[in-house]
Amino acid sequence: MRYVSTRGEAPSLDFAEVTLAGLASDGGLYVPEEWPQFSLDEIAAMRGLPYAELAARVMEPFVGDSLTPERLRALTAKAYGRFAHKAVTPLVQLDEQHWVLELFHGPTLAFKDVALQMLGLLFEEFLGREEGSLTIVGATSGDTGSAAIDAVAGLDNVEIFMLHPKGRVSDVQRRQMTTVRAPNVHNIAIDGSFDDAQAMVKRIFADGDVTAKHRIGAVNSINWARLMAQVVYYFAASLQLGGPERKLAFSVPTGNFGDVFAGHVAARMGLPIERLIVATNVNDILHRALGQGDYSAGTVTPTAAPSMDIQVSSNFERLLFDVGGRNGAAMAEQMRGFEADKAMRLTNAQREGAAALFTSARADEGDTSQAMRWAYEQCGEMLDPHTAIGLHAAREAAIDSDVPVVTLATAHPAKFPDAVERATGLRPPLPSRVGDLFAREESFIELPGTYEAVRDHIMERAS
Ligand SMILES: Cc1ncc(COP(=O)(O)O)c(C=O)c1O
Ligand SMILES: N[C@@H](CCOP(=O)(O)O)C(=O)O
Repeated sequence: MRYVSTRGEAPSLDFAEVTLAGLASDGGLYVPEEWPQFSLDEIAAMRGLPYAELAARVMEPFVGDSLTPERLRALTAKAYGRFAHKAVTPLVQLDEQHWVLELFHGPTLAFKDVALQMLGLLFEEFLGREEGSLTIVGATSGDTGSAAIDAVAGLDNVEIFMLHPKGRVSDVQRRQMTTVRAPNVHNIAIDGSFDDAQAMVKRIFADGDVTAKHRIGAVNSINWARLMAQVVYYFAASLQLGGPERKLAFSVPTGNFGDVFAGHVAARMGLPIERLIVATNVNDILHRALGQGDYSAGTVTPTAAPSMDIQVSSNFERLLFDVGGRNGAAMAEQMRGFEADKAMRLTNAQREGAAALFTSARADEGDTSQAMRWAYEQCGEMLDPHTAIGLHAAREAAIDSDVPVVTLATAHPAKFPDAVERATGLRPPLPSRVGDLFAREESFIELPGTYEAVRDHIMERAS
């Protein structure tokens, strides 16, 4: 399997190379040159497999000859062995039509663990082969940060610098990052938004002064391996609810468009999916883009779902490339326009290509609270605000009543206790696996939201 950049200029890479490279050298994102296909019979044969084996089957065509089948299985067994639920991503039924897919049973209580536990092992595996090292620079609106830190803390050949927007993540999210004491972990709180942090990360990859000294790596969904691992749970959910013979719709709380893009990949691979519902909060650039073709970023509004307070949605580029004719030169030009103006129009091909599978809905703060209340009072389920946005969108979307609608439960409610308590009157307790989070000492540095301040800090500290 080879990977090509959405902007057409960077060299094509194999899986091991793409995992270590992160962002393409032309500023684009890597995607597989072609989508691997499973027949319906091949998908049906995966029914009943343990999650780690299912993961290996789904990942195998993407990994190609970068890992032997035995080695891939050893890694999936280790990655998913750390989850607190035997099913790894269990389904819970809410009513006749609605289900939630609980993706928060990993060590840091959000869906990011499903991919990052695997990515940490892949880094170790591929770096070990060449005795290389990696300086990871990541941006987080709250959940990627802790999941990535958990996955790489203590590794000898990996160092991680994680940027979060100061004051814009929950206390639990911040502490899950800043209380990890390992010499290779560096937390940075910047003045600004997640979008500012993500832009700095992408700029670092293109900064010759930095890359001359350090091999920069990515843990964000910039990194193809993240998305590959997220494809697996679409198969897992479908197989449990009658797939592949029966189609499902998925509602996905969306910010950076990685999770829902993984659903698009599952559909490209042959998994029958009726609809992918892109659920946004009031930071609704994706809702406007999918509805009206208007991809224009405003300022970010802080909400009760801070991990989705994103206006520049990195992986949308992958979708536009894939449904818009896979023309790297045209994509590069379109993205240059967006980078200059913070706005662009989708082409007709992009709009029509996306509309074939995607719909969207937007939840304001009232809708989010109401969805949390509905789930708790009517179904006895406590949801976090991000999942509640997904559930709101799932109930708004006009999906035929005989099609099950699965909302991705992207975080444990205990990560956002204030918002959950405001909506339901109950404060969710932290699961014991996060330990004495509020007793541990925090360590992070605060920096102004300028690229130079962040780059200089990384250059001074990186070994
Ligand atoms: C809890 C939670 N829900 C939803 C999202 C949005 O996911 P994505 O960025 O893949 O669209 C995020 C952040 O990525 C998140 O942390
Ligand atoms: N919501 C995310 C934002 C980063 O998204 P990623 O999927 O690109 O890592 C977070 O929690 O940090």
